[in-house]
Amino acid sequence: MSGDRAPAGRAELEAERAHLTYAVDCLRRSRTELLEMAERAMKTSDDELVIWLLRRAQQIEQDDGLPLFFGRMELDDSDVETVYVGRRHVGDPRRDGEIVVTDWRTPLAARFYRASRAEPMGVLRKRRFGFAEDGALTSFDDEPVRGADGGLSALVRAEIERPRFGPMRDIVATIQPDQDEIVRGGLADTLLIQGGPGTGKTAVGLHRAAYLLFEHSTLHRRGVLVVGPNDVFVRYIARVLPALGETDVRHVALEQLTAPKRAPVAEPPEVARIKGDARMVAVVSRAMAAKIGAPTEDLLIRETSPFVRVSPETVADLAADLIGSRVAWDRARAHLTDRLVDHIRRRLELRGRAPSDAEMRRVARTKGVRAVVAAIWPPVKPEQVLRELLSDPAVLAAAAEGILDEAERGLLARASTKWSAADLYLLDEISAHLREPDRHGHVVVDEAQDLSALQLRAIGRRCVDSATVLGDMAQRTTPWAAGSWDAVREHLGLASRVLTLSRSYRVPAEVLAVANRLLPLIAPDLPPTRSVRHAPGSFTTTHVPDVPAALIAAITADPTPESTGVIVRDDQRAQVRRTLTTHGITVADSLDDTGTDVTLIPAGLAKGLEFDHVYVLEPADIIDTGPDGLRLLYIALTRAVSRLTVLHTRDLPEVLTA
Ligand SMILES: Nc1ncnc2c1ncn2[C@@H]1O[C@H](COP(=O)(O)OP(=O)(O)OP(=O)(O)O)[C@@H](O)[C@H]1O
Repeated sequence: MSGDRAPAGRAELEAERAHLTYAVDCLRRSRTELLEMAERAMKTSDDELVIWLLRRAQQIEQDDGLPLFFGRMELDDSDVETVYVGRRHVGDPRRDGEIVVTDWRTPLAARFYRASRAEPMGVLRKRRFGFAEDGALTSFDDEPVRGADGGLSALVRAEIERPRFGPMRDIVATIQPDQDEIVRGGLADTLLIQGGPGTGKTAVGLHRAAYLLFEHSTLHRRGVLVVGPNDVFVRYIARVLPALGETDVRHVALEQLTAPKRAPVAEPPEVARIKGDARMVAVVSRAMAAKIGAPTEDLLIRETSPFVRVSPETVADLAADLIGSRVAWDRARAHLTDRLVDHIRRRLELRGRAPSDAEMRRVARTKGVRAVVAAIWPPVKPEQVLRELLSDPAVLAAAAEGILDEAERGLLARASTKWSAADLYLLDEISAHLREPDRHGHVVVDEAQDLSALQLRAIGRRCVDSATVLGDMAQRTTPWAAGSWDAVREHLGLASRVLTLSRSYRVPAEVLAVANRLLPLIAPDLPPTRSVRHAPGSFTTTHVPDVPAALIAAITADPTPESTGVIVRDDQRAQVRRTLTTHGITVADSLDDTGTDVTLIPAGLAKGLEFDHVYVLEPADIIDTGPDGLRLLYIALTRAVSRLTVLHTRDLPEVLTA
């Protein structure tokens, strides 16, 4: 699979290069044609067409630099015998648009990803291509489909093990069959994906978004939203969709989903747990119901002739089914206004009048009508409702009676005047009573095992069509987590099914075997994840008298072009950082910063990240962090692609020595 091929192989490589040159040429010509068409359309001043043509030409330009195809398949049951698969469609404008490269998202291309010995799907042979940094086609690797053993091809393995730097890459060239089934799940399906470390959940969720956008043009209008646990993570994954040609997808960190500008303050976990609990939904409902009022005086409309008088009882009757329903207040106000106007119109008609629509629109805008509607649903701000609820024991007692016990109510009594992360979602729950939030066609949510009932509800009400919800129950580390996929489904409020990814692409078998020993303690119901790769010698533990000194010695003795992550207990980060920098080792605090010797990550922020070589310092200390200590260790142990080195002075936890 390299350049040193036998003559026949070299000739094939040359033929493949020629096809690449041909594809590049076709794409260039298509672009020129689009620009020429845009110029002609400008003359007829068809603005929409001009914009569309220029946009398409620009998209082609953006793709420059990426290889136009990554795979090829030979088929035995189709008109076309050879199909090249790439990131985008390429046609030959000189041959009526004949297909030169097939978009990876088409049903035909699905065979490239799915064909297997059990189900060859008419595919005789798959070929994958390797490229140099400058985009030159340098190698290929053939995978016979019939009779194949289902193992990884050398090129796929090389792609997985390729050193990592900077943000996450797409996996479009090497999506595996178990992943492809999820990527191509229909738009109507909300999928809850349970997957162990490195099974590709994040990658799969993002590729599914790209697939759905390709399949459903309506989704561009409705929008796709990607929600990640924090800013670091969102920045890490934010380049994947643009690399797949999807530049319009909104990415947000969980804390930004509801209220973009607020920076939340910390609060004790026992308080956060109550605030995120599903029982708070009922507490909020009662607090909102307590805000609903009733008109006390007659509504007198003087703008009509004759005047019309409406009694408070009639208004209450007209509003009866809206009060206490889950119709948002702004909509309920609009409904009641319509009903009042209808009522007034009928009264006028009974007196022989035939009021015009314009007259009735004026009635709808009168002070009297507005006041009577506001008497029922007064203008309130979510912040004001929550402040009262948390600071006035009588208000809380009334709303939480029979729902929260006294101790829980005591914990809620607000100390800080600033909002916490859990408060943001209480505010969102309150806002949802007032008005519907902006919604998106599809929402992708990562690290969903950590979400509270209220966070899941906030996400559920932002979905129009469906969601892809990704997580690993073994990596749950928040105090308010819903706890199970059944609970996730219930709080999300969307019909959904759970699918499992059980093959790890990132973590070598030798490392996963160790991490899996923690599973009975942290997630007894989950089956162990199996790795697709062996990397003998990838896991080592070393007992040392001084962990930072040993780390410095190891890094200095082994300067490597690979990305190196150092994971420590959260409160040790500053100390380790100082020690490393004093010894001339450059340290980054996030993946954005790539030019350093190492990236230093506290165990609490390691979730979702990965490095070629990982050092985990003093695992016993990580376990001692608190109730989530074992889970934090599990996460830390599963961040490595190629090597995991554990340095310790204290005794190794038993699970690591077994
Ligand atoms: N089919 C694939 N081809 C190449 N690389 C892959 C493939 N699937 C996954 N990977 C790589 O494996 C790594 C893990 O993927 P990803 O981060 O999506 O996994 P995850 O399940 O979200 O892991 P974690 O739970 O640990 O966050 C990534 O670097 C990803 O690019």
